[in-house]
Amino acid sequence: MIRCDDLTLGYDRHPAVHHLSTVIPAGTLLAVVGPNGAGKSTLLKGIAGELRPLGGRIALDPGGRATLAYLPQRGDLDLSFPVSVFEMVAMGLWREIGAFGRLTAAHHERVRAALAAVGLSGFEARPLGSLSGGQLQRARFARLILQDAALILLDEPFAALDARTVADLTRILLDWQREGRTILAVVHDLDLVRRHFPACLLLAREPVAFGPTAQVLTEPLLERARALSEAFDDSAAVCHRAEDAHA
Ligand SMILES: Nc1ncnc2c1ncn2[C@@H]1O[C@H](COP(=O)(O)OP(=O)(O)OP(=O)(O)O)[C@@H](O)[C@H]1O
Repeated sequence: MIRCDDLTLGYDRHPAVHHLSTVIPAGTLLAVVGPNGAGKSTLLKGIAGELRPLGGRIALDPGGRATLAYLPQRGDLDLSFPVSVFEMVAMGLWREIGAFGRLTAAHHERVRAALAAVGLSGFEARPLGSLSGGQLQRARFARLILQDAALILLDEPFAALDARTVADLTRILLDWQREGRTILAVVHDLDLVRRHFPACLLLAREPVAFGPTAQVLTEPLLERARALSEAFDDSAAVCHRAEDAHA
């Protein structure tokens, strides 16, 4: 479903992810892990099409980006904007109905079902800005449910949430996996990754390991990721291997 060939992603020609070559099969539930600054968010942005590769390429299955949902780290919502929980969650239907389309009774029912699935029944009329952090993340998941995407990219979906919320949202992730969707999630809690994610990509600007979680999250590989990350020169001007590839 996702194929990266010698992919380099970065900002202003400064590489943040180096030379990643990997194939992530459709239906994979993959945790993207690594130290701070390892390039995890950058990789998701690249796959989502928000960042053009500095080198190499990313290929998605036909229709890939058309059926992609991307949940960036929190901060993508303007909470001062006067919008209700119902209205925000209903935005997940925009591909179906267009920006100015009218919601049918069936659409209303689907929004209510998505809210029920994330435990937010009864919150329909609440202003978005009045939700707690955990409730807001539940609402963002409800919107994702309605997007009905084949490929779902989640950037730190469980950060700063209590155990109950993490457990509820993890259940939704596992439902998506059972439905055959491909899911990539940036996760810092390695115990959670070990419990629920069959596959793992360990990044430290470059890929350190990719494969079954038990084989990736080993102490030597984690130590290698830490060492690589600490040794990385953030001010390196350009990616010379990318330069070579373009020469
Ligand atoms: N918009 C940007 N402009 C310039 N540099 C950026 C930008 N976004 C990220 N970077 C840099 O790219 C590198 C990788 O950042 P990224 O956010 O992808 O890491 P991460 O693995 O998601 O980190 P964390 O776990 O801390 O969220 C970092 O050095 C970061 O400072």
